[in-house]
Amino acid sequence: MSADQQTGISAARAALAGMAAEPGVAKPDPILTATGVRRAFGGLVAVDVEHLEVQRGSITALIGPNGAGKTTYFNLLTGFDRPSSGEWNFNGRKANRMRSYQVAQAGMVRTFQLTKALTRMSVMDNMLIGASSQLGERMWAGLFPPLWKRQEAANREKALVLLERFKLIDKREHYAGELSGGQRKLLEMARALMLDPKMVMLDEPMAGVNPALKQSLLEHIKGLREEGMTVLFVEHDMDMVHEIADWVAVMAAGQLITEGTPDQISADPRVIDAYLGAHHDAAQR
Ligand SMILES: Nc1ncnc2c1ncn2[C@@H]1O[C@H](COP(=O)(O)OP(=O)(O)OP(=O)(O)O)[C@@H](O)[C@H]1O
Repeated sequence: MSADQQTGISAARAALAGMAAEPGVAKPDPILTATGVRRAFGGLVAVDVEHLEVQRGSITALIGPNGAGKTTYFNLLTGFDRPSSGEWNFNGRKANRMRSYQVAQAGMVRTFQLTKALTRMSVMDNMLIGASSQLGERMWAGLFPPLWKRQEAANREKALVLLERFKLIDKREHYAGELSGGQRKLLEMARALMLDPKMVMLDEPMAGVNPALKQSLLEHIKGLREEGMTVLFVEHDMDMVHEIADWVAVMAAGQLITEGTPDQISADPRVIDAYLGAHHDAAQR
């Protein structure tokens, strides 16, 4: 066991210690580097992030008030939306012209909330869809049936292992809609892992999760980092951010306003302003 493991500090947190807490700061070993990413909807500039680097092997939180542009930024980076301008590299490859399934194949996989259609499918079928949907339908249609069958058998095997790990194995034939809020989040995470990602993007992993399951979800997320994955997650729950994030990036009104360790961020008056605005000042007086 390394000294860092003994003290409970992740290698990523140690690598990021002492870095300047400023937007766009360069990281020692970035897996994702994005520059000039901008997205406007008509006259509204939803995202305008000059530069962001995500450290390989870290758990990085993306926080900010409602409407800050976090989900739009996620959608852009993962190829589910197109930017007005911007370039980014993922794991050494230019990714801004890739389609969503190509981004997933390159190793950057995002979770999706269970849509209505998915709640009407079994947990196992959700897992199997996880293996195929982000890879692109055309690719599947082009495969020969024997190859496809072999692939499906391998996918089932993989799904069973993941369902066991996420304690959903007994639910595999149940409709996904029967799962509790926390179990849905576990399924979303398990489904993303069907694609063997290098980086997992989690959109509000704690939303709608009861306190009893929160700790288990936190441990699962730390487990991804222990396996060498990078995690970028959007979250409003600051307790969770404090507990697991190595690094925090803060967005407000489409822009990256600051970055830093959880301690640096929670003491930053700009962050307090962005979240609480004038109410906070009033409360202090
Ligand atoms: N498809 C769209 N068409 C028009 N406006 C959009 C679209 N998607 C997002 N927006 C707008 O872009 C801005 C950023 O939205 P976004 O959902 O990315 O914010 P967010 O930080 O994820 O917020 P939340 O924390 O509430 O999920 C908002 O003003 C939103 O209304």
